[in-house]
Amino acid sequence: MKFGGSSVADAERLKRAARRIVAAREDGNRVVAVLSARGKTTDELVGLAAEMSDAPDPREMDMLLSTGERISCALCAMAINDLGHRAISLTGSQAGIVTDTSHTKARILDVRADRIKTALDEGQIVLVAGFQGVSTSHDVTTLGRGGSDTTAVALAAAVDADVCEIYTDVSGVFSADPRIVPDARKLDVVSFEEMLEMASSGAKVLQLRSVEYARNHDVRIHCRSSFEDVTGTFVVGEQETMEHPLITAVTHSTDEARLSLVGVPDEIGAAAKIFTALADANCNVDMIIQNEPLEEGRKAEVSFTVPRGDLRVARETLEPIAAELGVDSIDAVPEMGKVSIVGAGMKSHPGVAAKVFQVLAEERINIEMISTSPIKISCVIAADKVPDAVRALHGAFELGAGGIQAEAPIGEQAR
Ligand SMILES: Nc1ncnc2c1ncn2[C@@H]1O[C@H](COP(=O)(O)OP(=O)(O)O)[C@@H](O)[C@H]1O
Ligand SMILES: N[C@@H](CC(=O)OP(=O)(O)O)C(=O)O
Repeated sequence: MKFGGSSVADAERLKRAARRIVAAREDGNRVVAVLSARGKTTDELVGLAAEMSDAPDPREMDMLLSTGERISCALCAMAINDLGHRAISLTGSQAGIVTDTSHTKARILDVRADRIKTALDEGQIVLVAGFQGVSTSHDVTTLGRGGSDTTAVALAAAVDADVCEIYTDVSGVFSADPRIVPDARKLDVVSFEEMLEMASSGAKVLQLRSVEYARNHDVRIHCRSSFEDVTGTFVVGEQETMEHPLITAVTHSTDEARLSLVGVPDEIGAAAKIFTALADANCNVDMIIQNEPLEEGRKAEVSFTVPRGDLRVARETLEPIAAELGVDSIDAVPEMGKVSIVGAGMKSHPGVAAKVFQVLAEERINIEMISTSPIKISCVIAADKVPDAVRALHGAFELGAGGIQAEAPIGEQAR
């Protein structure tokens, strides 16, 4: 059972989470619960670091950021003990979560769950601080924003749990962010394939890595409300998903930034140099566009997007490379957004991209970059146009609570 920041934001909510955990135990389950930091705690810790330094040391950042989750777990253990059950809180390190050494974005390498299993065998409820681990160099690491979801899925895999329940402030995964589209529809079941595309394009209800981990280890996720006891959304393997709508969801992100290298010499290896440097700096590059100059000797333009938080590092990384390659200039636009539509059914259905572009044109929204996968179409647009774009696409594809869903099996839609 994983409780997100909004589900443990204050004493009352934390006590509610404690009661929920105890109820699961009293139903005869052995329970491992992963808790996030309370409310906006992690943002506040990031703010404290910014007051100290423009470029905080990543190792020290992890020492700082990992504290929020420890507070939640210790407090929750106290509440559970008062309810007459025995609980033990553990840091990520104590819980055996071993990661690589990539501070602030570490990846889980191994979960040594012996201590958790022993505590469960002793009848205890185990509370694990989310979003953190210990590196192979014995330092505290964090797993990237939203990383408690990944902690939960990794522990579910390690203890061979029946299900990984992700408790949050909405009642499941919706056809769009319900905060932007009030008539968004709750989805009963989503395949890993679709959820991966949704998470990677901004549906922060589940962290991308948690979905990758769940797919790789075949962990069943049940994403549900921490405030009401109703069934939420199951994220499961393709074979368990019954319906294959043409479009499943509209997703968005407003924290993109675009970098353009203007005047890149048209020579073999230029792109490799640029993107290897960005990879070494751990910058998460999303969309990439490069045009091939039509005439001999002309220069190319390479544009790509990164999360806004990676912009400074990306720019600093590229400056020496650009000088070395003889690039004319680097242009940065920090306020970009992205809107995407996701649906396994679009694989075999022509005209979806055309409809997306038409809808955005009717809204007078300029598309700056486009990328596609077999089941996703993404458009980079101005960040302030994102809510209008999401609502327009959600309406045009009739995804709302009363909407029409095409339910032909994959591969059998009209071509
Ligand atoms: N397609 C979607 N379905 C459900 N929630 C979404 C979707 N897209 C974005 N969200 C947002 O994700 C939020 C939950 O994620 P998050 O704030 O990280 O929760 P937690 O603190 O529980 O981890 C919701 O409040 C909702 O606004
Ligand atoms: N507290 C961390 C980790 C996390 O997973 O949080 P949440 O479950 O509230 O998204 C963050 O804010 O990124």
